[in-house]
Amino acid sequence: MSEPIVDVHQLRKTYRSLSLTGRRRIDAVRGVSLQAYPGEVFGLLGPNGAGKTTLIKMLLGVVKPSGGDATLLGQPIGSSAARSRVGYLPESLRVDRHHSARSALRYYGRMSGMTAAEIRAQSDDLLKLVGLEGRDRESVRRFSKGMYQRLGLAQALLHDPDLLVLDEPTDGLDPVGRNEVRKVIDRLRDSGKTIFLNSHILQEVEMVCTRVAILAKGEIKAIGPIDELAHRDEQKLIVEVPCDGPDDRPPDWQAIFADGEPLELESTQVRDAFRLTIAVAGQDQINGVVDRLRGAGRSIWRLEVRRESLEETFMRLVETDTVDRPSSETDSEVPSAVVGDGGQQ
Ligand SMILES: Nc1ncnc2c1ncn2[C@@H]1O[C@H](COP(=O)(O)OP(=O)(O)OP(=O)(O)O)[C@@H](O)[C@H]1O
Repeated sequence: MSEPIVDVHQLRKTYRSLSLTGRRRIDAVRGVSLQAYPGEVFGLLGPNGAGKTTLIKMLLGVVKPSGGDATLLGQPIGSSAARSRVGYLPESLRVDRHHSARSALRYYGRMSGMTAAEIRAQSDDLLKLVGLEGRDRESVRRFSKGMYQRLGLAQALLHDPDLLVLDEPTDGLDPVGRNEVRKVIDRLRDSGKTIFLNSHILQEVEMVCTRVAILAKGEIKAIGPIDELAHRDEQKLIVEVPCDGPDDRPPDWQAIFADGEPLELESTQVRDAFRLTIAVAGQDQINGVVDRLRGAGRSIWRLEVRRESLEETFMRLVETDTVDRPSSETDSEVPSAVVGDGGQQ
């Protein structure tokens, strides 16, 4: 496998601050390790307060880690060599309202040290890529949130970075805006860019990401391709077999399935059918259930195999972890409101 573009080992961040009740310590990121490889769209998924933005800010060198280490494109995080090859779209990009898309790109290009000719050479292609060609000389005042966000993507791509870091790229957008941004991300993925994005919108992540890490309370709860995060061994088979009306008594299902392993099953009656929900471990077991029902002379009206959705995986992994409970300390020798960051937050 090729070298990781994002390589994180045991990264930690503890914020310390003073409040009326004493010194507060928040372990925002607690020993996170992950790798993202060339050409991946890697999604960092987690509820509010999970530590996603803190992790991204550490990768970008904006927040100083309390421990652990990480590299971007083989360069230590925070180094100018790493920063120069990364494009960043912050959660809320601010573009002065007097700008047009084109003049905003000129402004951001100049800020990152590009020449006027370099900016011109990139702008046409980028405006086309993000679907703003033809609207590029209008004031951004007239832009929808989706257009604004696509301008943000063009800004992040201006210096042709190898890695694109997107902080909640579709947050606050309507379905049309989300779809437009998604299309740009798809195009970027097809062009081979590596993208590291963070989101708390499951459907978003499910649609655009090739691999995902689920973060809760500063810890990675699961990591892998979306298909593999769901419990494969916890498939549910839903079978409906007809019955003789609402007063029909259910048969002894375990007796029907007796020559196999006892099955973990629930039976309910839905109008004129019994609905069985059976935990199954694979295709052989599904075949066995069908064979035995047919052997017992039962018709099958409906058969559905359900695997855990990303939403169910997410809830299973984070539901006890969504409430942020910062620990308190009573140390009174705290010299400033925020300490331990070497001046960076
Ligand atoms: N500068 C800071 N000082 C003190 N605590 C902070 C600071 N920044 C973040 N935190 C705390 O760290 C924890 C993680 O915050 P972070 O913003 O990284 O989470 P997040 O997953 O990005 O959440 P959201 O989806 O709401 O943006 C939270 O408890 C937050 O209150």
